Amino acid sequence: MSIRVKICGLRDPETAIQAAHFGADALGLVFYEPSPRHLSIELARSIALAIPPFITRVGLFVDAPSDYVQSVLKGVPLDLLQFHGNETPEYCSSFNTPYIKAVRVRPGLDLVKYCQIYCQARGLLCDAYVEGTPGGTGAGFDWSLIPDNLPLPLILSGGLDPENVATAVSKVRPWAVDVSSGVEKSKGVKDLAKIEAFIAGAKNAPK
Ligand SMILES: O=C(O)c1ccccc1NCC(=O)[C@H](O)[C@H](O)COP(=O)(O)O
Repeated sequence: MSIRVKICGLRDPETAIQAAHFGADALGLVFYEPSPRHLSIELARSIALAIPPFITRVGLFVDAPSDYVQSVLKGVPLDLLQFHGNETPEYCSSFNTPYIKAVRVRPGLDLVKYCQIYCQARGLLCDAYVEGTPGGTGAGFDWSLIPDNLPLPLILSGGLDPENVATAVSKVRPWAVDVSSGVEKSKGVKDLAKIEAFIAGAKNAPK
């Protein structure tokens, strides 16, 4: 089975198109104002419309008011929502749009139970826990905290980069990998060479 790759935090149409050409399967657009990757609805719309077909356009939110998510969905063509905060399962299911749920992995957290609670989610994105910052931190975590019998497709993220992604794919065998900081030259600024190397590293990882 070929690994899927999501590149998160795109901020211009040209980089999104390049990432698609390098083989990205999904591209993430951030709607969380404190993030350096936050987009206006207008800019997000121009990026989403530039993305070629058969690539999943993911809108990322952190504990956003429902009205805001609705207004983004009205203005931006999105295929999938990513909820990266403490959203309830009822909230996540209320937008008539498929979603994935992110969780910040910590010792003691029962990930199987978490999947059962978010059973309507299309996948579980496992990210690092960093106090005070919900995501996109560049921090990794101990992959052995992820059980083998996760009931949802696993999207592995947190501190991945072109150097460690092949090891991550070979060791953890996730459904997909997700990256933001590891393919940037500075906070919020993507690096095309790193995006290309990351996708190649993930897709060519030893089986
Ligand atoms: O990207 C952000 O700025 C962000 C802000 C708040 C919540 C989530 C955010 N990103 C979510 C992602 O899907 C990232 O790719 C994931 O957290 C991994 O980030 P990184 O460790 O920087 O690769």
